[in-house]
Amino acid sequence: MQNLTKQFGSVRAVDDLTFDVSPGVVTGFLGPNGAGKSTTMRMMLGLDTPTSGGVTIDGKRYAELDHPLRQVGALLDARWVHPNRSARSHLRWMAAANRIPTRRVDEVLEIVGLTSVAGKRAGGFSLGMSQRLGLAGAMLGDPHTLLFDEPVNGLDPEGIVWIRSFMRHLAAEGRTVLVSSHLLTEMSRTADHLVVIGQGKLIADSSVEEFTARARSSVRVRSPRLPEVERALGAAGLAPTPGTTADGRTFLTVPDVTTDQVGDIVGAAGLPLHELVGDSASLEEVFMSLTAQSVQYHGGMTLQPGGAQQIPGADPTAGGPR
Ligand SMILES: Nc1ncnc2c1ncn2[C@@H]1O[C@H](COP(=O)(O)OP(=O)(O)OP(=O)(O)O)[C@@H](O)[C@H]1O
Repeated sequence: MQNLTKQFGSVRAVDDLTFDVSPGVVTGFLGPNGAGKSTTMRMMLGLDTPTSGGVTIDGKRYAELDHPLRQVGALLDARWVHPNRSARSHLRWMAAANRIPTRRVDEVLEIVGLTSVAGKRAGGFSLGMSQRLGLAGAMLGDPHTLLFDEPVNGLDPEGIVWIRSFMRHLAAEGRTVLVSSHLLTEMSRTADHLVVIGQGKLIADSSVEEFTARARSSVRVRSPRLPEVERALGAAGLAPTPGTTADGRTFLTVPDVTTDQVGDIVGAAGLPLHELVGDSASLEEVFMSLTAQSVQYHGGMTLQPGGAQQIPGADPTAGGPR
């Protein structure tokens, strides 16, 4: 993706985005609602025309691909299937339109676990089944590149776990997998790499570890030797604060630190740990904070709800366009 920009009237939905998506890993495409993720994906698929810049897949624009469905599979909106068609006839129709052998239909039904309901009307499918059918369609041409727009939205926990492992499996096969979401915690469980956008602009392009390490938020520590742990953390320049749980157990809250750092310090002091918890909500906070800063960066626009606080060390321009 090179300097990709899309203007809708006065709205700059995508603003000079440059990033690469690598094969063999799941890349999470993260941004709050309205950040421009769907528009970017639509431009990747030639469904929207960039105002400037462009996207290439294996060196070619989508429109130039010889067999698009065999090179790129996409799940944008799972509900576009004709409701009276069966899953199998919908896929057969797609296969025929793209000159893909009919036998591939039964293969993809098997891959997504829909074989037993292949003859049923797609209109009666649950959201989870519709998502699987959409994935079957995306897999029909056995493409090397896969784009999924918010694939876990509205799914039950079982469906979410299934989609996550499916995407990871595709990446492990060496495919290029780009998946969008507005939830950082969800993405941090699924993706290896993150591309984060806010107001159409690139905010971060980094590994999940690098990005979540920015969440220098508080860590909660319990230990049977808490006063010594408190001293060790204080000696390391941290500022632990003691607290007591509702059931009377004492703990320390350590701000501006990661669980890795606290674990290392306590371990180096030879002290036992009974609990070491990073506040996972802080991941969303760092994300909201970063995207809010991108909004501020544009000047005069509304801040994202709950995202106004500054996270130490979070530089909104870090990891910018390469
Ligand atoms: N066809 C269109 N015409 C005008 N404005 C549009 C159009 N499509 C998207 N936009 C605007 O572009 C911006 C980005 O929208 P987009 O759907 O790409 O964001 P998103 O990150 O995918 O968010 P969501 O998850 O809510 O769909 C929004 O301000 C949206 O209102």
